[in-house]
Amino acid sequence: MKPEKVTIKKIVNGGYGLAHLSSGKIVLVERALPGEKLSIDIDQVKKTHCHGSIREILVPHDSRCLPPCPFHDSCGGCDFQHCKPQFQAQLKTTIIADLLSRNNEPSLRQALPLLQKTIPSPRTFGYRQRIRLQIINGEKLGFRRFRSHVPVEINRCLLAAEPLNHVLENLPELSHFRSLAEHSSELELQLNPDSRKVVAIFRFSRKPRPTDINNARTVCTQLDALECIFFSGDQFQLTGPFATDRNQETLLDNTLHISYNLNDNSRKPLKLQWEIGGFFQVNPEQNKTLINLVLHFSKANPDDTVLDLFCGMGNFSIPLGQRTKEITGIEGQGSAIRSAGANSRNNGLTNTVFVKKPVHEACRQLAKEGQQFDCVVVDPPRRASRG
Ligand SMILES: C[S@@+](CC[C@H](N)C(=O)[O-])C[C@H]1O[C@@H](n2cnc3c(N)ncnc32)[C@H](O)[C@@H]1O
Repeated sequence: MKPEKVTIKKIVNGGYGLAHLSSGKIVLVERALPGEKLSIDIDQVKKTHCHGSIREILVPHDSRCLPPCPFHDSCGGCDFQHCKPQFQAQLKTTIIADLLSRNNEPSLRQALPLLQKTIPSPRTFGYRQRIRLQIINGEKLGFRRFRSHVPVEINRCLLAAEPLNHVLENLPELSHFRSLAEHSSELELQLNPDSRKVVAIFRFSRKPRPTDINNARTVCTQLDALECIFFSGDQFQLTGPFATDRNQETLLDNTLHISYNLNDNSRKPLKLQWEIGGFFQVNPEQNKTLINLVLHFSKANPDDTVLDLFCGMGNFSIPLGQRTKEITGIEGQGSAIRSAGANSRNNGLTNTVFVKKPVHEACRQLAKEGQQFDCVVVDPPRRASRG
């Protein structure tokens, strides 16, 4: 197909630039910016629209920059590294505004004027405390390609905290890692905020055997930045931790901890823990801003009752519970509910109720019972399972 000249109208969900072809058909262009004039190749034609990629930038956006990551062209990890960080935040606001304004649900369309500006991360790079990597051919590590399931090898990620990068760079060199990688498709690296060391979770195709456990211990001995290794899989329960020596293993458990001094620092620091493999916001510094914002917008006061949907380990429920009469948290994952209960106890709360149920089911039940709340917090995953 011949290249086409287009002008990008706006950036839509997924990070694509939307433009019209000369035929009038919509084309979604990878890594474009609004207002840019581009020469594009059409890569895929669908019934309702096409997908295109940039052949030449004829008129660039003012905020376009050279992506600092050397893997940017092939790796699918980042959508907006081709523009300056301040503009990335603006783009995210416009994408959400676009989704709200076109939503079929009238109450969501009406919520548009309430939309606030996106607050950029305090750090542009090095902020992620967790990365999930593909294991390639039993020996290399990488992410998926842009909009594809095909993996691409990387040995550094600009977004990841430095200890994660140290492990990412050095792990594939170790022969005992490769013995583990043979039985594994995915590796999660998670930073322990207390020790600043890395916890690795191998997604294993079968139950780990004694040789795998010995290999895991050897890998920890050879790589000081690695605190311990766990094995997860469909056929067995989370197994670990395995560390340099057995004494150390007895000191570790399957939880990670963080504490925050929130804006109204008259209170004791908020203490949170979560289980390995459970959800914790990827950017711990930005999470503090997020919790402060939830407290600010909820206008929490001591007589209020609050419903926290998709509450996870109580990231918002616990600080809200400290400031309100009662909080009910709904969450589908058992490990998160266990952590929410532990977080409630560790922060001295007695006014929290955590329910393990799919949110849709729990909401139907609450409505049937005629329960009412002064405030509802909703923090769904990118794709909520209907459960
Ligand atoms: C984006 S996380 C937010 C967790 C928490 N609010 C936080 O800030 O840490 C979304 C949570 O929703 C849970 N979840 C996903 N689908 C669900 C469903 N259908 N019903 C209940 N919980 C669900 C996930 O297990 C996850 O803990």
